[in-house]
Amino acid sequence: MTTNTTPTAEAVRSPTVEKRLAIAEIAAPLLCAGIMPLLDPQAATTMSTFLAAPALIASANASGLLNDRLLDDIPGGDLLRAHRRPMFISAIATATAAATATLDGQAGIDQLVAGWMTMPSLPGLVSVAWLGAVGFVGFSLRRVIAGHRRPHKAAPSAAPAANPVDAAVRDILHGWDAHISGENGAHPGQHLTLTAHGPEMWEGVIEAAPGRPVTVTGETVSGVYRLPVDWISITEGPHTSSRNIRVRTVAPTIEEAQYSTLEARWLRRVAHKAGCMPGTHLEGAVPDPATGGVAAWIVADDDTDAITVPDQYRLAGALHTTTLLVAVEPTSNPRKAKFRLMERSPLQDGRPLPGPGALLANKNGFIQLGGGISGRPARLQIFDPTVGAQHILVAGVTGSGKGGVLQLICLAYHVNKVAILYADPKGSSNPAVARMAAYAGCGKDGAMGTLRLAYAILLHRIAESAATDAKNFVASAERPYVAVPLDEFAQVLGEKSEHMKEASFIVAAIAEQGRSLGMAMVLCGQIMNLDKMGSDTSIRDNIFYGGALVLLRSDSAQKQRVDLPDAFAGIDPSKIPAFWKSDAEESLIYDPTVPEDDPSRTFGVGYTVGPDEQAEMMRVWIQETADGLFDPADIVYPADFPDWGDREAIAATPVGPAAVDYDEDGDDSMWAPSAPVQFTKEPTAQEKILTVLEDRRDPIGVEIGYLHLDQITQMTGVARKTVENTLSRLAKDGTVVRNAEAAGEYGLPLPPD
Ligand SMILES: Nc1ncnc2c1ncn2[C@@H]1O[C@H](COP(=O)(O)OP(=O)(O)OP(=O)(O)O)[C@@H](O)[C@H]1O
Repeated sequence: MTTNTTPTAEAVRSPTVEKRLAIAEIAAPLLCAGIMPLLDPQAATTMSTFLAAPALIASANASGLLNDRLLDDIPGGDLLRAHRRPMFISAIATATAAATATLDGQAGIDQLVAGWMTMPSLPGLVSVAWLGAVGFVGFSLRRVIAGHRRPHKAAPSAAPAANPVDAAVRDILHGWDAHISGENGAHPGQHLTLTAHGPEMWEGVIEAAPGRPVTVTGETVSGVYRLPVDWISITEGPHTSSRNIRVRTVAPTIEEAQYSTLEARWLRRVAHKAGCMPGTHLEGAVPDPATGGVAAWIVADDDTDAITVPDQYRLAGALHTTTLLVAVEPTSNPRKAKFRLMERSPLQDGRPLPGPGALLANKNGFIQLGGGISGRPARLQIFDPTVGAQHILVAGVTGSGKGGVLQLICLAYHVNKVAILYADPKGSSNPAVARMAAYAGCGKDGAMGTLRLAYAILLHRIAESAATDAKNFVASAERPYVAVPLDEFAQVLGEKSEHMKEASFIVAAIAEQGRSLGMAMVLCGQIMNLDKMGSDTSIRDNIFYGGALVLLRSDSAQKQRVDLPDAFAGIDPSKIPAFWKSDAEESLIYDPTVPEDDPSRTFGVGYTVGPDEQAEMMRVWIQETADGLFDPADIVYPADFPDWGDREAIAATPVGPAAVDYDEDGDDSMWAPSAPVQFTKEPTAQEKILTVLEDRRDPIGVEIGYLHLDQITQMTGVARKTVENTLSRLAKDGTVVRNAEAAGEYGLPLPPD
């Protein structure tokens, strides 16, 4: 976008300042003649000496000793240049009056003022000359005093100033003076200095009295110049008693309108102090063909350290749009983020799954689950070749598309040769997944069966890796990754579940130990109080904070239940509407004819985050059913598990806390692990972090012992992302404190005195 302005040859100031100077020039000789004879000789001499300084400046200015370059650089230089002649003559007349009063007192002044009556005579000639000089100053400045014209001359070095520009500049300044900065204006004393002017817009600086803020608003300027308010932008100025102003004077082209009005709207509605992104502005707006809207950079103002990720809901409200049509994507530069204001969301139609091959994982275990709003692939890690399996949480309310996501994830497991053990407490939630699974348990008891089988495989792998002293898990056809999707997890993990203790025990065990043994938990359901799932925090730490998340539309209570990891900053999945309809279309009255699976539902829309990326709104592939996309003859089994033949017996044998009750019943006909393994509970990520910080604690409690994130990661052996997320959560609840002087350092707070 071009600005279409050129800097004015000189910063053009408000007529009020010039009017005051003109009054001073006219009044100086008269005041001098009136006051000086009343002073005692000593004071009169002092005053004459004092008056020599302005007289000298006026003489130097009139004789051209003050060149244009100097005048351009000094404050008020433009006025000195414009007032060369009247100022000089005023100085001579003032000096004459001062000298006469000092030498001859009142008699001399009387002669100066009334000597013309004695004509022809020498005093009469002097009197006529003095009165003529005073009259000339008044005459030459009459228009300035009347507020109609200013005797401004452009600097000779400046581009030739065409008269229409002068006239336009004058109109702008007079309009400002009369209606804004003048005594009867809307903001008295808030003067405008024009810095650039062109046929399509002008720019300037508004200055208030020292220490006072500028309060002129776009609305006031719009009213004064009769221009739409969207054409006016007022931004932070060079100091706190100033603001920059930019005013379009002709209608922008359609393209420009889209951008410049957006930039102005941003400043007015989003970037102000109480707005949702204060201290920011938009740059480089371009049309976004994918959305029919605009994409731009959000940039921090000079006096803002970093942009804050806004609440999507507030931002959508500020820009008068919906949460589905606005997107902010942070970048690795804390001062910049990508912004998109859409006419139509590219997610609305969704993209059909190109085929099962599209779900093949890359070498780091990432699959493409769908497409992001920016057009980037929405990626999800299903395993990590360096650290093992990856736990996953798919969260969302009924109808948000969890089932669809789980189906896609399981299809990805299938094509990537991962064995699936499916637990479906509700029964028939996802028949296609059940058909892809090596083992599927339906209903609550069936789901517990799957979990017990998974636990048996875990125990086997623990024993095996202890025996072989294996460190990293390497997947193979003989020892594949095993994924344990638990659908509607609250059905067995929730507080009301009769299986809660046993299910929590198994899920926590897989969450803690499974990763390095190639076993992943996939929880699917509504986010509930993760702290309350099981007896410890391992599910929350290892799956929610340490795993991969797919957050679909949630209910509004979600935010209170759990702090989202940092990569999801500013995101509130409860603000994803159920339908694509805009507010304008939304009916007040419930329409029972809208079917549940209406194609305009937002199923599959949510957020996921790739490695070191920020969460972006995305939609998973559109694929009604995975049936027909997998090969039933190619289902992977955990071939390394020697007791697979006993799987039904294993599934029927309670374990962990439930095993105690069961043994008391005395029925020992069921399966028992072939090599009994003592399952020792690993400390959670949080416990490990707190232990290393405790060790670092100052024994005498005088100073906080800080450790850097990198050190904590190294000392605990916990994944860095988990360390970051856990520390940020602990810092929020006050369990740890951040070092204000060194970024990335944490310690335990000092004990109270
Ligand atoms: N990826 C997808 N592709 C095509 N259609 C989908 C997809 N995901 C969901 N749907 C459609 O949306 C409907 C609701 O989705 P789904 O059953 O997956 O939601 P849910 O969150 O699992 O709900 P519930 O908890 O009630 O089972 C499905 O019946 C299906 O028609």
